Amino acid sequence: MNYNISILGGGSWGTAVSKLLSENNHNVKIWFRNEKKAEIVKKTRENKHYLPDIKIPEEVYITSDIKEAVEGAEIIVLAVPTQEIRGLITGNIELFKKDAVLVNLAKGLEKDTLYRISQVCEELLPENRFVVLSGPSHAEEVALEMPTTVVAASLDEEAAKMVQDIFMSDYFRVYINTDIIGVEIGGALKNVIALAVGISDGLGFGDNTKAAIINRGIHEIAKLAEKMGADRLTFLGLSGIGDLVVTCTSEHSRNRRAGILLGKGYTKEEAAEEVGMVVEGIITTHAAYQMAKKSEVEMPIVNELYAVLYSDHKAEDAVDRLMKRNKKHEQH
Ligand SMILES: NC(=O)c1ccc[n+]([C@@H]2O[C@H](COP(=O)([O-])OP(=O)(O)OC[C@H]3O[C@@H](n4cnc5c(N)ncnc54)[C@H](O)[C@@H]3O)[C@@H](O)[C@H]2O)c1
Ligand SMILES: O=P(O)(O)OC[C@H](O)CO
Repeated sequence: MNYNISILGGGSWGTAVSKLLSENNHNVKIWFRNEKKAEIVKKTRENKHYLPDIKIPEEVYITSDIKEAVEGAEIIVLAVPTQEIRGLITGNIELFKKDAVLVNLAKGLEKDTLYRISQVCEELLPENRFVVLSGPSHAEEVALEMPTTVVAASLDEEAAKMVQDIFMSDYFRVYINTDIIGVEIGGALKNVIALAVGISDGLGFGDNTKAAIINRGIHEIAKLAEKMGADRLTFLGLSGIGDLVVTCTSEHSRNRRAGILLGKGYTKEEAAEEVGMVVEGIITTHAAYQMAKKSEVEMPIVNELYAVLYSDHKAEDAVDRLMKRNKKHEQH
């Protein structure tokens, strides 16, 4: 079945997804907020800054008019950074028809409310069905049609199955899950741990340290998420350890790259500027730190990263403090 799909956000992931969905024979419109940018991409069929050297199919309709983009959409894909979603929806609330299914691609937690994106959407658009698409999926590789696996999660299993059908292709395999809390927390917090891994790389540490942060990182994420009601098994899946591994090891990861710069002494503002695309982990570290405090979950890596990013602590000292913590049982 072919659907009318509107993608809101013309960054690297929105662009790669527009190509995938168009090749799956859906009617795809992609919205860029910047008119000039939209015109250039329309003319060149390339999003040079965010996804260079990838041809956007002629069938993808490019517009900077959000009303035109959303008109008739059965599926609305949210492809802007986490902190922009509330403003984007509230500023255009009358355009979101109740029967459109929302598919969120963003991975993060809202800074002030500590909400997951499903909670933001539930508050603003309570009647729309909501699905999150998450998992190890760098835009650069999806655009090159490299085999990729993700998970579509929703409380509404039928909606998750619909998104599975819409996105699935020869190179893009989609699983479903109903543990939306686990999938959203995994996707958001892997960016925080990837920053920590990047810092370790930037400080010159090796693979042992990387594996340690990945492993103790998933332990922290799962502990927090379980307290919020998630299923621990989700963290063995694509949105858990799967996405954590890819983000902590990939040359494409913006979060890992920003971490490397932090490890080399850049400030978080300088690192984000240098990466030039959204580094979700920076703000999500703030939210995760608050969430851990509120839920009384011990998250040592998150705490140390928070101190480096928001209290000007030195990264070297953070590593030292982590290594010299009290002895403990591995599973606690
Ligand atoms: N890039 C990937 O490989 C990838 C993969 C999976 C998930 N994600 C997630 O998808 C989300 C988007 O990431 P991205 O990689 O496309 O980011 P990006 O930095 O490449 O692009 C973000 C885009 O959003 C636009 N934008 C920002 N604020 C906006 C607003 N208020 N209104 C309209 N447009 C706005 C920017 O102009 C830009 O085009 C992030 O949460 C990211 O974690 C990214
Ligand atoms: O480049 P990153 O660090 O934002 O990660 C992108 C995707 O979330 C990887 O699955």
